Amino acid sequence: MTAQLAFQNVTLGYDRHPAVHHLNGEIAAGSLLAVVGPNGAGKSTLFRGIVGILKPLTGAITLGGLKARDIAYLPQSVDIDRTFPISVFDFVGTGLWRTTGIFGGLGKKAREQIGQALAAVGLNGFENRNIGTLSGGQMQRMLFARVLLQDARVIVLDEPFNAIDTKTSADLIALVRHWHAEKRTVLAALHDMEMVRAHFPETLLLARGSVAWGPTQQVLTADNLLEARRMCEAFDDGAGTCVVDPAHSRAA
Ligand SMILES: Nc1ncnc2c1ncn2[C@@H]1O[C@H](COP(=O)(O)OP(=O)(O)OP(=O)(O)O)[C@@H](O)[C@H]1O
Repeated sequence: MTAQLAFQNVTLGYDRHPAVHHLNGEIAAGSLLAVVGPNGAGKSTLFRGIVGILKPLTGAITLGGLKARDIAYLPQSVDIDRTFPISVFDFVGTGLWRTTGIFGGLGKKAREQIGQALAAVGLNGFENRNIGTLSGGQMQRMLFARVLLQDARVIVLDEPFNAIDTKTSADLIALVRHWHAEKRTVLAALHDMEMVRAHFPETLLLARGSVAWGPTQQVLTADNLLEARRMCEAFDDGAGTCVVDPAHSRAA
């Protein structure tokens, strides 16, 4: 197995209060992995660590030769400032920053690529709309269009199917499966266990630490889900600070 992502005793947190504890394990290149767990289990925190927004308090995350900026990241839509005055076209175009640069203009090819990405998610005709005018489902489609443009080997999706209708979910899960077929590594934080069982071969069940990690059917047992709930309820958010070892503390 070639590891695309590896966690070595990773603890992540805020203001030095740990939120994800002592995670060890590897994600093989080409995996399609669901990350599940109760509210507050640490799924978003783990993703922020993977994409380099949060630096581990202890331990290390290695990215199999990639840099954090090479990962395509779809944040929870609540983390997007919808009041920011930007059009759908320009927002999706930020997916090309790695190639165009932040201040680079968008050439003909880039504009065509943006148009194709918008068409692929069913947002033809939305180019000039301000992002603040989109419905929840249209917003998710737009975020997927940006991920499409990034053309990344690793894709991290934080609750990509929350509060969207069945048709939008089906369209977007088809894109996820397409990325998997292209042998990209895809991680998604999800709450819908039926969707996880139907589409995700592997699952990490998180409750501040790993409760179970492996083939989905073996992970999503009633006992494991109960244990995850118990662990989250028992967790003390004011828990003591982890000892920081600067030599081992880095997001690769
Ligand atoms: N920016 C922050 N500052 C301080 N604490 C935070 C911050 N973000 C998250 N936390 C805390 O870290 C813990 C894990 O939160 P996180 O958002 O990672 O969980 P989650 O599994 O993604 O939850 P949900 O399913 O509700 O989205 C929670 O106790 C949360 O309050």
